[in-house]
Amino acid sequence: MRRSVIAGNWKMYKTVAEALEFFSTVQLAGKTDSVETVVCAPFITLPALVKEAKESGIRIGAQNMHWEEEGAYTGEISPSMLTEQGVTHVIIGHSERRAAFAETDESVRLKTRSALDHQLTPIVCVGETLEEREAGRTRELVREQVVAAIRGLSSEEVSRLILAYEPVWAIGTGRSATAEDATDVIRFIRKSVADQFDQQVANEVRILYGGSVKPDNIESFLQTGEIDGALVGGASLDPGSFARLVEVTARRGDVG
Ligand SMILES: O=C(CO)COP(=O)(O)O
Repeated sequence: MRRSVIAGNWKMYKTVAEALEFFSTVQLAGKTDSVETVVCAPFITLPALVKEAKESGIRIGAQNMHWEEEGAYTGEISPSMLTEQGVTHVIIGHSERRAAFAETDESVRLKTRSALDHQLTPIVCVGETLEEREAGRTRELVREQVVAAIRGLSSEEVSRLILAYEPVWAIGTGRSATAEDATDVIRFIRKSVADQFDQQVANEVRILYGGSVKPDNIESFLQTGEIDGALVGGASLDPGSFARLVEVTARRGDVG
C-alpha cells in the first residue's frame, strides 16, 4: 500500500517567527492520519518547528544535507545534525540545487544513500528542463536521474524513499504539467524502478508530482491513482492552502 504524501518545500522563505506563525494557524483536523504530511523548512527553523509540529502530526524535513557524518565542509549540515533534532525527511537533488549549486547525479546518489543510512526519508527530485522536453529527451533524462539516485540500494531501501517528478519548467511558473503528462512520466519512472529492481519495489515506492500544484488543481493529479501526492512550493507557504492540499489528498486514501 502506498500512503499519500503532501510535502511542502518552503525554499528560502519564512523566518523562525513566520514559520511558528504558520504552525499556530494551520488546521489539519486529523487528516495527517491518512496523509503523510511534511514541511521542509529552512535549516535554522527546524528545531523550533519539530517542537511546534508535534501536536499537528506534521513531519519536519530539511531541503538539503551533506552526505558525510562530519568534516571540514564550511556551511554544510550533516544527516546526524538533522536526526538529532527530530527531522524525519530531506529533499535531495531539487532542480534549484542542481542548477544553482552544481548538484550532480553523483552527489544525489551519495546523499540518498546517506539519508537512508540515517533513517531519514529522502525525497529525491528528478525532472527535465524546457529545452530538454522540447528536444524529446524527458524520458531519457528522468530515467538517468532515477537510475543514478537508486544505484547500489537494496530493494528495501528503495521502497523507503520518495521520488518527486518536478519538470523544471513547471516550477514557480504557474504553468503545471497536465495531469496526463505527469501521469505518463510517473508511470515511466515506476517502470524504470521495476527494470532496475522488480515490480514489487516499483509498486511500493511513492512518486509525487511537483510544479505549480495548487488546491484547485491537485485533484486532477491524484485521479488516476498513479501519482501518490505532491511536492509543493508556493502553495505550501499559506496555512489555508496547505491544509486544503492535505484535505483533498486525504480523500484519495492508500493505493497499491
Ligand atoms: O519546486 C517546487 C517544489 O519543490 C514546486 O514549486 P511551486 O509549487 O512553487 O511551483
